[in-house]
Amino acid sequence: MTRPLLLSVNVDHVATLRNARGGAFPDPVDAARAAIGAGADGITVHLREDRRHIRDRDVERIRAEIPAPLNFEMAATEEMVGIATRLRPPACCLVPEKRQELTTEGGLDVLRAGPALAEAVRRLAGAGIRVSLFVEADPAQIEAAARIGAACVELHTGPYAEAPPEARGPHLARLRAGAEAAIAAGLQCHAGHGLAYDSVGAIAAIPQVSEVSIGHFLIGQSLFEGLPAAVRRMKALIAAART
Ligand SMILES: CC(=O)[C@@H](O)[C@H](O)COP(=O)(O)O
Ligand SMILES: NCC(=O)COP(=O)(O)O
Repeated sequence: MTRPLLLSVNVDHVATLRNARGGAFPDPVDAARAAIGAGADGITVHLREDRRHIRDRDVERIRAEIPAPLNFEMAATEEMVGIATRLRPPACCLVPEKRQELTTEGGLDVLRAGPALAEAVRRLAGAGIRVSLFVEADPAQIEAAARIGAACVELHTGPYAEAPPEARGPHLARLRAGAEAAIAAGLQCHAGHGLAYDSVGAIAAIPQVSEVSIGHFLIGQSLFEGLPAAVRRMKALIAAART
């Protein structure tokens, strides 16, 4: 049976643009509203430790004002676990974070993470939050995610999406195997990072993947066609690949 594939729109980079001028415009909460109005199934934000784009108040407002599931991306730190257990989003995705990186550079090393990661998963799950771990499509990492109590993994699609189309085959094969490993381990399987119109179809065609989160491309593309149109086009590409 083919699972439905949900699209969660990441609005981080609306906040990047807002913060460039220090005011309130453009508002990531308005962008979230527009994305949901255009058919997105949920909203993703990554509250980075340095607050370079999304800020605490944005997350609070999205929780209060947007009637759609929030996927809250965060590092597995004491501060972030505290925020998540206070706001109780339906879903959290734990990601590795480096202060100097421009964006997330790889998946969590769950195998070598030590007890702090497992403890963060335990506390978040105990607050009723579905916990996902952002990992490479490596069966050993995926099985380790299941062992420490995650409900879900998000497979890192960056290397696939950033490769030239003719070089994507091996990346895609790894992602397909990773999706099979996730389901075999009893996990839900999501995918994300760097996806765009030209790369989403092959991911949407992996039947085990039940959600994709897409941000940077959609927010950039909205300059040319508007956010609602970009979300509708992405949803149409996903639907076409899924049938
Ligand atoms: C986990 C992931 O791939 C993305 O959500 C990424 O963390 C986005 O972070 P930036 O929006 O800061 O690039
Ligand atoms: N989890 C991936 C995400 O939220 C969006 O990543 P990107 O499309 O901004 O690269």
